[in-house]
Amino acid sequence: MTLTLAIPSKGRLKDKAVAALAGAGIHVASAEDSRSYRTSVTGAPGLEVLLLSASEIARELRDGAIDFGITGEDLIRETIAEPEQVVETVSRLGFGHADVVVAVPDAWVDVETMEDLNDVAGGYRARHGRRLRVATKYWRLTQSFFTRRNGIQSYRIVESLGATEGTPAAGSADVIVDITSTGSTLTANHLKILSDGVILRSQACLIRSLVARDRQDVAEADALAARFGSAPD
Ligand SMILES: Nc1ncnc2c1ncn2[C@@H]1O[C@H](COP(=O)(O)OP(=O)(O)OP(=O)(O)O)[C@@H](O)[C@H]1O
Ligand SMILES: O=P(O)(O)OC[C@H]1O[C@H](OP(=O)(O)OP(=O)(O)O)[C@H](O)[C@@H]1O
Repeated sequence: MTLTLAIPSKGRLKDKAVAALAGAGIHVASAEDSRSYRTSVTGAPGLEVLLLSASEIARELRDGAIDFGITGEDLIRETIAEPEQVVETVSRLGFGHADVVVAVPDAWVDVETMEDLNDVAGGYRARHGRRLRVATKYWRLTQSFFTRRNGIQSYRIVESLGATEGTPAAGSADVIVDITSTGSTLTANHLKILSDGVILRSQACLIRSLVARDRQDVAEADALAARFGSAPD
């Protein structure tokens, strides 16, 4: 029986994901052609390691198409409606740290909290003739944080798949929800994080698909999971 584990094929998580597997005695080498998405694995007989994009890994875990994956918690929470029903966090891996935050223009001196933002959103249409626009690629996290956690009813999400921090200055949005690590992109774009505007503190995690259990050798998968620590915060 073969188990599948996917790691990011490129980008900031890839090398550290390979190192995290090595720490558990699983050694992954890329195929000779560095553009190939095939790997060879030693240290875990029967384990196939796939290279996929970080967001694709979240989708494949949701759909049960892979057994395990390493990706960011932000992508898991954005992609899967009820993650606790569908996946299990085997281990938080201690890299890929980034916060998903609500940020507004520095010039909004009276807006420091989500309550302040709610006040602004409430009167926005009357003052500007349209609802407050929030630029983000994190639709699910934004809706849940704005509407369910903070009771903000009047806003509109503007999808942004890149350069989100530039959208307020460009005039295509008023505020943003995006990922930040050093904070320098927010600063450079004259944006500030609301004091209670941290939606999620994300890091890379080893995630197990519960949906994949039906076709899995569960004992084998349990043994693989046990090679990684537990999932402390
Ligand atoms: N400074 C950062 N900016 C963006 N993402 C970061 C940062 N630091 C860590 N991450 C994490 O990296 C992951 C995204 O990785 P990466 O940028 O390699 O993928 P991507 O190219 O955006 O994804 P995909 O190829 O799937 O669209 C997310 O889980 C995110 O939380
Ligand atoms: O807080 P900071 O350290 O400034 O990092 C945050 C920025 O880094 C990422 O962009 P990146 O330029 O890496 O491109 P990406 O959006 O394609 O990931 C992310 O989308 C933010 O814009």
